[in-house]
Amino acid sequence: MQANTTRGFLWSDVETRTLLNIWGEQDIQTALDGNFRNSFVYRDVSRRLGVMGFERTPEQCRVRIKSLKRQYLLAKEGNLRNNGQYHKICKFYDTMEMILSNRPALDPQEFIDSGAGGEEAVDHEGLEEDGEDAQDAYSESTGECPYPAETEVKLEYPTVPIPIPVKVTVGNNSTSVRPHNSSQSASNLSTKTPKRQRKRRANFPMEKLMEQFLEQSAQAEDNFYRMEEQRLQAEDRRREAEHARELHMLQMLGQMFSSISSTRPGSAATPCKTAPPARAPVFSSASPSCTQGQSSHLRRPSPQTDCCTQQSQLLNPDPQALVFERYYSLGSTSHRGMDDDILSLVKSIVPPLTSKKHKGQDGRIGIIGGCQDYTGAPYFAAISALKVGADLSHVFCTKDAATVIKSYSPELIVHPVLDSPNAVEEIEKWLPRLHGLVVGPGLGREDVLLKTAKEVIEKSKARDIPIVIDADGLWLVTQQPSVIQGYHKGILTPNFMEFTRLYEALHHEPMDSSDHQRSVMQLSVAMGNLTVVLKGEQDLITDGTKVISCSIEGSGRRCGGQGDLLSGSMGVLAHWAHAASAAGMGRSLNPSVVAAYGACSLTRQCNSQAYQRHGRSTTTSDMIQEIGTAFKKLFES
Ligand SMILES: NC(=O)C1=CN([C@@H]2O[C@H](COP(=O)(O)OP(=O)(O)OC[C@H]3O[C@@H](n4cnc5c(N)ncnc54)[C@H](O)[C@@H]3O)[C@@H](O)[C@H]2O)[C@@H](O)CC1
Ligand SMILES: Nc1ncnc2c1ncn2[C@@H]1O[C@H](COP(=O)(O)OP(=O)(O)OP(=O)(O)O)[C@@H](O)[C@H]1O
Repeated sequence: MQANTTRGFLWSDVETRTLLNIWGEQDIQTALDGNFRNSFVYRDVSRRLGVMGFERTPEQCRVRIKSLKRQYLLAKEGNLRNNGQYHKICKFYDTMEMILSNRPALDPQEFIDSGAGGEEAVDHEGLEEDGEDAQDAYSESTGECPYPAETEVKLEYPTVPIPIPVKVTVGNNSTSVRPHNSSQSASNLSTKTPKRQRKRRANFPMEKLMEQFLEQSAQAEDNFYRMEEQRLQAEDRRREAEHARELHMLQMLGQMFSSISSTRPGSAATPCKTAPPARAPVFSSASPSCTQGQSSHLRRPSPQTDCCTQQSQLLNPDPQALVFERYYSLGSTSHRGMDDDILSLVKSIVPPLTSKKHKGQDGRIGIIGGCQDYTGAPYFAAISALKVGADLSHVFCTKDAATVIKSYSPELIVHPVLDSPNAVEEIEKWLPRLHGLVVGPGLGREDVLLKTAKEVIEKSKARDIPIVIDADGLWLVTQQPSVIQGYHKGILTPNFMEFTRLYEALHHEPMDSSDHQRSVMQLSVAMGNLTVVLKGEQDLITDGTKVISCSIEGSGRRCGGQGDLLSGSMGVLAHWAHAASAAGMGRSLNPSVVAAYGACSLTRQCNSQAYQRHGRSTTTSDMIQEIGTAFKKLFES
């Protein structure tokens, strides 16, 4: 039973009956009889009530009893017993009658007029009587409660109409006018007690005011808590945003630190396990999920995870994940902000250079392409992969293309196997050592070569190797989309012509060339959410969920082979991105999308830089010369 702190307010029937039982007990009545100071008696009543489970103060008990006595006397005085109306005035009439009939007679007039309870005089030390009349009458009106106090209480008023004064203001004078029916009602109650009528008229607005006051207090309290909650939520949001911003800044600092340390002679020789990480002290605590030991549970720990395990020791994955998520939450961010965000993701996948690594750990990339007609394309792709940061670059080409390609560059490992009878077996031997595959540059469209390419793709998929498909590889996909459909580590890089062919082959209808974004999204979805890069004035990248545009400034120069630079560098970045993802970084973003964006921005930057030097005479070889500085500018600054 809850304590009721309002004097005489909302007494339940059960509570009132319990009070009357206690109050009616012989010792209580005897103690009250003739005692001027009764506060100690009501203290006892209150205590006994408490034992019965009702928490009321002595003052509340006294006021309630006084109120009940008034009701009783009113009913008795109005001689309502004979017509059965007495219960409406005094619900506990019978109990009161039983108790009071054993006591000396009360003087009703004295009780009503004085507001003090006859034989129960007030102890002026403990229980103040000042202003009590109005509140007692209030209790009198509201005290009858048909339900236990825990349930919602419906206030019951005596059915006797109570006159309601209406305030009329005329000029500066205000007078109270009694409504017509009110005056009639008043005469029903008693013609002998004008003073009491005056009191009742005064009590009704008081009661209303009290109700209004309580309602308003409750509302004000509600509002206060609601506002407080909103304030706390806003504070939380602000703190989270601040935290994310700080992490972002720290990450950028880490990248800067890393690039500084990697350019300083000797600084790259920081031992991974014993010295602070090369990236930055801010990421010094490697996540348990990214430790060397735990990387063994990854699906294909070797060779794919060679660089990821290094990274996982150096990067705490959580800040990365935060940044990835943040990028996706940026619906209305400016283009520049979006570019910055995704560039920072690309930065985060670039493995640090340390003296602890052995050759091959940062990537061994294979190019499937190169035939009699096209020797430049596989070369561009393979050399770009090397210059971006792969440790080894293999070219699997036809026999007659091999010597030519070798002559372009001693850095490349060239396998003249593509047109041999056991081409697939020859290439398959190398697959366990490869981290990424680029299929198509200079491949040509001969059926036998396309068949070999198809089987190599199948075998690479089984090994979970990231595969970039470009140029004639896309011709193959156009004939047989299922070769790569739904492979989550697959990326298609069509130019507009290649895209159109592919789109129409899949959708069996002409492409709507007015909405490239829609078309590229549709193609990605049709290919099982494969990452698709539609190259052009803006490179559009999607995995079927969202289209990201890369429009870093290039130049107006469109020389052949730029797409090969793009696909070769994408092969390396795809490996890094998936390795980072497997190590727990950037789990919420498709690593292929990150890699694609990285490669597009790099190609465009190379184009821009080469054009600044060579203008109209810019060639892809000139662009390849720019890879080192462009990479540094974009991803290591
Ligand atoms: N030096 C080399 O050895 C090079 C060889 N390449 C290889 O050549 C083979 C054929 O590639 P292609 O790109 O020529 O064949 P495609 O069949 O893809 O292109 C056909 C034609 O489409 C045109 N085209 C491209 N983009 C266009 C656009 N947005 N709007 C309108 N027309 C557009 C081009 O002019 C091209 O001649 C591939 O194996 C490729 O790798 C190219 O990579 C270029 C360099
Ligand atoms: N109009 C353009 N403006 C700026 N950059 C462009 C434009 N078109 C293409 N590029 C850049 O050149 C890159 C290669 O695209 P391109 O259309 O030349 O590919 P491709 O035709 O397959 O090349 P390749 O000659 O190697 O076969 C794209 O990723 C893009 O960054």
